[in-house]
Amino acid sequence: MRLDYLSIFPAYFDVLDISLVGKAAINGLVEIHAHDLRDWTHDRHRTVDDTPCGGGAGMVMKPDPWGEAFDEIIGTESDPSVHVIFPAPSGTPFTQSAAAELSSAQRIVFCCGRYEGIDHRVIDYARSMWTVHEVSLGDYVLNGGEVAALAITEAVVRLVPGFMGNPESLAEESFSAGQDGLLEYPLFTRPVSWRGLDVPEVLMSGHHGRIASWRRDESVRLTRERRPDLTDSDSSGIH
Ligand SMILES: N#Cc1c(-c2ccc3ccn(Cc4cccnc4)c3c2)n[nH]c1N
Repeated sequence: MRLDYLSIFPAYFDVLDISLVGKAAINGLVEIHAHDLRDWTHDRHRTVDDTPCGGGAGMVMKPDPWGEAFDEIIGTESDPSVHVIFPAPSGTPFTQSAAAELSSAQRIVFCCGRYEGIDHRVIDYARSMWTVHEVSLGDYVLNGGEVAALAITEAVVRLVPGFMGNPESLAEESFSAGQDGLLEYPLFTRPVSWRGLDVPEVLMSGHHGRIASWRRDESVRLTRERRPDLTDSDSSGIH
């Protein structure tokens, strides 16, 4: 899997070299390429933004640098196997199932906007050439797309076959298909007693049936408390 990042702050992605994603890069599972969008400007000030047509606050990212960067980084041929991701507050909420789908992609290009966003023609052009995803991390406002690109990268790469030492652990995580759409149950390890707080006795019983039942009950309880929106979905084990 090749991952490209287009941003006016490419140094944001240096962190990928020290993380597990960096280890995947060393193992050849992923290739990481960060690019400075300003490298595709031609004026002295390396300008990437301009005022919004129709007025309004803030600045909008000009289409020209993006188009030239696309030509050089992706090419000028249409290829639906290339996934181009535009993080945006107006995007579709990014989910674990979206991460799972992207984990089989051979090429992902992250377009990290800043200011008020990117000229919409850039997205329209990308849609005419590649598979485009306009996604949002959640209902809060960030200053740009870089943090979202990092979060999406981690969610996707950890699902790439060969990345996780123990792929079975993926099945028990919150939001994974194996969890019936339920939140993960509380976790405990040694010591059994810590600052007057004990591990639930059932977990020390060695009775696998009771342990499984306790864990499911806890997942149902937590999901009902914290994510009632998940309890109505068809994939959840609660109805
Ligand atoms: N994914 C995601 C996001 C973003 C996000 C993503 C890209 C950009 C490019 C610019 N901004 C600043 C900005 C601020 C306000 C209005 N419009 C734009 C971005 C915010 N904010 N919140 C999320 N969940």
